[in-house]
Amino acid sequence: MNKRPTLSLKAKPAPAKKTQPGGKAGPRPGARPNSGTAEPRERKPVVQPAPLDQAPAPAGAAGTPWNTDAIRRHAPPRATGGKPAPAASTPRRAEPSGLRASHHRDLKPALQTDFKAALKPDSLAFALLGAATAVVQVRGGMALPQALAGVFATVDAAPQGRGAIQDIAYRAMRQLGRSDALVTAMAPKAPEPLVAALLVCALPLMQADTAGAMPYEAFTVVDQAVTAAGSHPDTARAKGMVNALLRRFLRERDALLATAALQPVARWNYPQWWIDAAVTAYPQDWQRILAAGDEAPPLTLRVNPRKGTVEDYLAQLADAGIAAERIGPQAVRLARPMGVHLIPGFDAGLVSVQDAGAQLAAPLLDVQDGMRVLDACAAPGGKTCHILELADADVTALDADPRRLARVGENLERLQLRATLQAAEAQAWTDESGYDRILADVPCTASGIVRRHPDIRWLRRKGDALQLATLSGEILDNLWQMLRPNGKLLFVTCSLWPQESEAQAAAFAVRNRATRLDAPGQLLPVGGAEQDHDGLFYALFQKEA
Ligand SMILES: C[S@@+](CC[C@H](N)C(=O)[O-])C[C@H]1O[C@@H](n2cnc3c(N)ncnc32)[C@H](O)[C@@H]1O
Repeated sequence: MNKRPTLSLKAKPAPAKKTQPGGKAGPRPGARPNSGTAEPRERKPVVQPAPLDQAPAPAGAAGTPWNTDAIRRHAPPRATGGKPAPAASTPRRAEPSGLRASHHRDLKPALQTDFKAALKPDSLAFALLGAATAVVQVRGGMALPQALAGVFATVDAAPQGRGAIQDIAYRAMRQLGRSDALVTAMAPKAPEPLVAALLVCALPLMQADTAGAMPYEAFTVVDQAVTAAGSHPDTARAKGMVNALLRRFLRERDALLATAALQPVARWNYPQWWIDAAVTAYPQDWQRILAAGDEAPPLTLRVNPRKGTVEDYLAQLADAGIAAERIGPQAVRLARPMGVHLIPGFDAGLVSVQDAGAQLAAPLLDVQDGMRVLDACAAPGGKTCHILELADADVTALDADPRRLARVGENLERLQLRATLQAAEAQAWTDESGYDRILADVPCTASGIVRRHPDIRWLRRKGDALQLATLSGEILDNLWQMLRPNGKLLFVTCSLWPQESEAQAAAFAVRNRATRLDAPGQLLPVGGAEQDHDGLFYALFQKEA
């Protein structure tokens, strides 16, 4: 007989939740998911910093209720990352990553609600169950940040516990292809969704990370995964199976991993269509690109020249005992990620969190004092703020999502900068006065920033790039009408797919007879000592005088 945990119908007081206008949770279609956010580095679970686009989850009250009802009610986003609203209102299913036929099942999250799991909030079992709950939501089509927000809204966990949940969930996304293949190889039949999620959260913790370190002692992971399974009505019956499967993995690890690695999805941890698209677009570099996307991202800062020099800031970090190095004109990479409010000078506007590649945009736009500038897809405002750090310009920051636009306001305020905020769709917005400079950081698949958002690869579909390219083409054509003679327009994506980037730029130039100026073009994602940036695309155009 299955022993059910304590049932409780008492709802936890609702904490502040981020929702879309209209009550939807998750990013607006076309939003780059939490662009510029830092994510806990591998190894030790740490608290996720919440820069620019991500506020820390509210701390809960005392106790450890685990009420999954609110998670179930947490509506999935219309799409993640940069996707226009799909026709159907149903959530997308995350890509099954190479499951054999007998292991396919409807991945619709179906979690038992209203009960208290008797788990200590600082235990690994608690973190595993929280992460697994988020993974089930991602399988159901929800972006991971929103899934985690749903979990954090329903559990009472200290920052350390939330950091651990987040760390485990991000690892699970990075290794989902391999973990699914391992579960498929070892499980006699497809496990229930939450059981499968628990397994794909536990398995990465039993393998050395990219730096060669074991995150946890393997037997501890087995023990805690079994405890987590036993604590939840949806998994309690599978406790023995979880135990047997994880122990078998320990015994046969090398052979199982070697067999799994024969499947591309398990070897690279991307859906097959994504691997195929990378091979087609980058026949020489696809392996390097895919591997870069599986790395944990660095926490890179942009030093605000209005507040000090990079040299001074590095000295300030050294005084605080924080290891860091300069990796760009204004870019400083921290050796270890940390919560943004712990970063020296962050709250006072000395620095912002921004990838080194994204820091190229504002200088490329070549804004001079007094110019009229339109940042047409501005939220959360990383590039808007950078432009204003470099010049006293008259900037309009426009975004279709009013809630995301509010983040631009918050960032301007922290940096003591001013811009006009405009909620509007860039493909329809008009301003007859015109602009000297226009930044079009258009909605895209975000395929170049998967190291920061490892869930994206499992949520996207093959046709997304083309669909988004249609929207961004309309945006570019409309913006071009507002560019003054001699003015410059910078087209940016965080995509790797040529349909959204180079092909779009080339077609735009022909359509509008735009002169193309020097710009980096496609930057492939890279992480290392010399260079470290996301995958981005830059094309710069000038209008005839
Ligand atoms: C790639 S993000 C922009 C990141 C931003 N430039 C930064 O550096 O922080 C794309 C933005 O486009 C917005 N967006 C999506 N569709 C849009 C549209 N039709 N018009 C204007 N903005 C749109 C999204 O809400 C999202 O904030």
